[in-house]
Amino acid sequence: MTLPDGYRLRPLSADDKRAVIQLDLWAFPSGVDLETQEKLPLELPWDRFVGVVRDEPDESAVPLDGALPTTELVAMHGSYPFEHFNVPGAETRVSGLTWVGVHPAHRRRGILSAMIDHHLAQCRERGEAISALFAAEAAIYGRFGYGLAAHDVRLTIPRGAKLRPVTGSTEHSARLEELTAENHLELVDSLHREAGRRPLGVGAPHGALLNRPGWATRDTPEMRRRHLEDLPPFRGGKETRRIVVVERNGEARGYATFRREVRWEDEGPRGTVHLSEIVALDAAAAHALWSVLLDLDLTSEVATFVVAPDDAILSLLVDPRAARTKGADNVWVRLVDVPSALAQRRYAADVDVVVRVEDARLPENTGSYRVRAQAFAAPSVERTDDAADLSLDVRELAAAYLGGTTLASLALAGLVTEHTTGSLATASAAFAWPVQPVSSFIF
Ligand SMILES: CC(=O)SCCNC(=O)CCNC(=O)[C@H](O)C(C)(C)COP(=O)(O)OP(=O)(O)OC[C@H]1O[C@@H](n2cnc3c(N)ncnc32)[C@H](O)[C@@H]1OP(=O)(O)O
Repeated sequence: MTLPDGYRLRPLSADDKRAVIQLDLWAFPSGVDLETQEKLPLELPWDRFVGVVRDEPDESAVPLDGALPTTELVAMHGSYPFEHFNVPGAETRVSGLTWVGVHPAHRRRGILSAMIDHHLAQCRERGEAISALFAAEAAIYGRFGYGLAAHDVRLTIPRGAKLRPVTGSTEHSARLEELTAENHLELVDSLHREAGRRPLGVGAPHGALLNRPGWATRDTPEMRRRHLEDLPPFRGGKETRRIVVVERNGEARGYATFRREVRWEDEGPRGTVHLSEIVALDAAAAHALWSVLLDLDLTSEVATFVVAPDDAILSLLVDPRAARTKGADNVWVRLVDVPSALAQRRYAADVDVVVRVEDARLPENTGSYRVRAQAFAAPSVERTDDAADLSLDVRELAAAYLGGTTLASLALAGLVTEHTTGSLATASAAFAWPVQPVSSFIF
């Protein structure tokens, strides 16, 4: 789709920083003012930002004719250059769509639709077969072929909740420190990457990673630094950010970043430990971290940010009902180049299936593909004229792509059609993945 009349795309540069932040504050209302936001470094390189501008006659110019028009930035989008994004069994390059905003005075006239088409074209040019995003509002992106590929849970767990024992957990020591980029950037980055690649500490057959799909990694120095930034206006009245690091035999095995907030009530102090990110390399480290978090003085509960639906804590709680659980949509995925994306992941069971895909927005993807693979080995994916075993829209294929939403669950909603008996069962098992997808941070 092209932009409506009067609007045009324009690359953005460092000179546009103030206009970009100003527009962002129109799109996403915030209590933190323009001047403060402007001081923060942006975590995206400028060549990953695209603006939409509108040229207007300069009404204040005298005489009017011959005056240069004024140009206003009215919309923008950007994308993270993820180099090591986890897909089932492998890592790949993914474009992380972000900073999408249209000024309220220019909305609902097709600007977002045109920006999405531009973004998808850019992905193709850059050889990024997959686009991923977090949706500000969950109803926006399905129409563009994005499928809901990962869910997360947000837990509130009472202080002192009992945990089932894990061998080796008591062999950890814990360091509690103020979180700073100087002291923790490398530790956080290396543990975060390793936990995404090998959350269970083991691999899969055929050299596949038994990884956590959807796990976005902070692949540029700016992203790593921005993640640890802790400016007072963004604290929302809570304390500075802290980190607990658990070590075994002198080696860091996990960390959790958090802030405490204490309310002094008539009954006494009632504090909340607001968890930002918890990362552990094995069950013993997870147990050691939770043992610290669930026993901090003056607090009465731990509230997580996003954790995976199969996070260790859900199996460790002696009384799982003690945790209040809310579910939310996590990563949305768009397959920009269907055969390339299907070939970049691994499959959890032997499979030989012809899948018919419809893609109204990117018609070059429409067609039938034979996906053939041995469990966990590299697959072969070919376009074919053979009769389809299954058919579905590209949005549904994207929802199943990270292995967290089964093809069978989509078929329950009438979104996948089986043409060959048995193909739904085998394809559903193959497209699923042993570890649930999630991104530990919102991008
Ligand atoms: C990955 C991210 O960055 S997520 C952040 C997205 N940004 C925001 O939420 C900030 C505030 N909102 C905005 O900036 C804008 O309203 C946007 C970006 C959501 C939409 O931009 P617009 O230019 O108004 O969208 P556009 O006119 O192209 O609409 C395209 C379609 O999406 C629909 N749509 C747009 N916004 C929404 C929404 N919030 N919820 C549901 N549907 C929506 C429109 O109705 C339209 O539907 P149609 O094709 O059936 O007619």
